[in-house]
Amino acid sequence: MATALETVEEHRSHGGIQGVYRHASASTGTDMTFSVFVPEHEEGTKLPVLWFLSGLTCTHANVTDKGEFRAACAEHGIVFIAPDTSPRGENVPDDEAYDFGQGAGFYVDATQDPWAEHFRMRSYIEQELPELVGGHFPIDMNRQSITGHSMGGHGALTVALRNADRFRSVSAFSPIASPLACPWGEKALGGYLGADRQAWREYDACALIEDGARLPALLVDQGTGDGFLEEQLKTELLIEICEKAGMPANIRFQDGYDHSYYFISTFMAEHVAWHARHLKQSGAE
Ligand SMILES: N[C@@H](CCC(=O)N[C@@H](CS)C(=O)NCC(=O)O)C(=O)O
Repeated sequence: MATALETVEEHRSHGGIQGVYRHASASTGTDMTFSVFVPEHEEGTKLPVLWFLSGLTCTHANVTDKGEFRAACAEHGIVFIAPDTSPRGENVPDDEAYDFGQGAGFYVDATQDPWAEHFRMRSYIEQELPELVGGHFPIDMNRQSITGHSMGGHGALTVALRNADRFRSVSAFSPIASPLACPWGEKALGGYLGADRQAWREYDACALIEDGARLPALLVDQGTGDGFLEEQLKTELLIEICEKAGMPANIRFQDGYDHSYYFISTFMAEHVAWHARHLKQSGAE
C-alpha cells in the first residue's frame, strides 16, 4: 500500500502542475512538506527528475517561489522536486541561530543528542523521499539528477558522491565546498555528529573526492559578489580537489552575482538544460 500523501496545494503552471505535499516521515518522525512540479506529459509516460536541495533558513517554498525553474522544466519535460531542509515542529529541538537546528539540517543523519531522534535528513533524501515520490508521481527513477544551493549545494554534492550510480548529473549554486573547513560546517557537523572529525568526512564533498568518490558530471556556478564566498563557501577547495583527482568539473565564477535567488534564478534555466542533456541520454524506462 502506498504511503499517504496529503495535497497541500496544486496550481496549473506552464501547462503542468505545481504542487505542495505533506506526509508523515518515518525518517524524521515528523510531518515533512515538499514541492513537486510535473510538466504536461502524455498519460502513462514517466519523466526524468531533478532534485533541488535548499540552503540555510529555507523550506521548499524559497526555490518554488523564486527559483524560476518551471518554464525550463516544462520545455525539457523534467519533474522538479524541492524538499524541506530539516524536520520542524514544536517537539523538534531547535537553536536560536539561523545556521543550526530547524532550517539547517545539513542533510546529515545526526548521531548526537538531542538531534539524533529527528534530524535524519540523509535517510530522508537518500531513501524515504525517492521511494515515496516514485509511488505517487510519473517519474522514471532511472533518470535522476540533483542540484542545490549553498547548504543544499553541499547536500547535492555529498548525496551524489555517496550515491553516484543514482544520478546522471550534479550541479550546484554557491555550494559549501567543505564543511570541514568553514564555520557553518564546523558548527553544524560538530553539533550533529560530535567532535570526531573523521565522522564528518562522509558529509564533506572535498573529503569524499579525496577518499575516492567521483561524480558523473559536475556544473557549479558561484557569484563573485557573494558575501559568504571567502569564509564559508571556499569554491577554490572544490576546484583544487577536482583537479587533483582528475575529475572533470565545470566550476564557473559569475561576475557580480551575490548569494540570493536573484543569482540562482539567472542561471537556473541553464542548469535545467544541462541536466536535461544528461537525463535524455539512453537508459529511459
Ligand atoms: N542572511 C540570511 C543568511 C542565510 C541565507 O542567506 N540563506 C540562503 C541559503 S544559505 C537563502 O537562500 N535564504 C533564503 C532566501 O533567500 O530566500 C538569513 O539570515 O536569512
